Amino acid sequence: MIIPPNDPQKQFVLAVEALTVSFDGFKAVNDVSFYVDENEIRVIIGPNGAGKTTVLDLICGRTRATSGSIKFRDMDLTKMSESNIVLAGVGRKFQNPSIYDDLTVFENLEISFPRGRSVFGALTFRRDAEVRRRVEEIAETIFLADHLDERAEFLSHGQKQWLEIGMLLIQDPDLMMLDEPVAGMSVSERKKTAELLHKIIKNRSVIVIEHDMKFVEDIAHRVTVLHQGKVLSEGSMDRVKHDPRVIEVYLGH
Ligand SMILES: Nc1ncnc2c1ncn2[C@@H]1O[C@H](COP(=O)(O)OP(=O)(O)OP(=O)(O)O)[C@@H](O)[C@H]1O
Repeated sequence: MIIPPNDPQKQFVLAVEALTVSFDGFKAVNDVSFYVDENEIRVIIGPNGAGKTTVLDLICGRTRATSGSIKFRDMDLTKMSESNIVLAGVGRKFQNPSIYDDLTVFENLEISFPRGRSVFGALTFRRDAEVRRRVEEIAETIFLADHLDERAEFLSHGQKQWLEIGMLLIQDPDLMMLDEPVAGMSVSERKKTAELLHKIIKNRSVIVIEHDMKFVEDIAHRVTVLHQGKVLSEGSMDRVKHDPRVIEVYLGH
């Protein structure tokens, strides 16, 4: 069941309505609607092939919708290019970290800073100081303050995932989307990642795709369950995990 907005005037960060995409007649996403609030962590769960990744692909403009709308504040993302969607404030982290192994943690964050390398000659000094301050602030947030000079290739798998989250954070997106951020992480890294998400939510909204139900319980404000391209259930984790339809197609397996 989709929770429709009670107040039609209410402004959501993201309003996805009747979103559909067909690949050669196969509807991978079929009439999906959901609404994400300010400062909300929304988790999308569902069996393999349910359409979760495709929904994120549609939001970030990598895949074009066949029909439906995706409103991000007052912009319709279905009409925008992938790069303009990023500029509008939507950041996406893919499943595999795409960091630069031969650069240090500092450099990875630095190159992700918008206009990180100054072209304004005389202003360079000030700009550099600002970049350094921001890089250090983000490194602290992602538990890598003591690793700034370490080459990224020597980080643990979990630290690489955090670095990539940091590379998104430094761009200060209003909506951040993470695809299975704790896959392959140790239990303690998962706990810290949950902590990290609760920290960064203060200024933004986050959509996470995840299969680890313990982690979902730790982070989700609301959960949307997809099944065969459709919304099967939606609500708090507690409500969703007791929904017999969700148990039948997903959680019971
Ligand atoms: N570009 C494409 N062309 C054709 N079919 C596609 C394309 N992208 C996705 N699909 C199909 O759409 C369906 C949904 O895929 P999607 O990757 O979104 O599922 P998912 O819920 O993310 O699954 P998983 O948990 O395994 O990552 C699958 O059947 C997939 O094969």
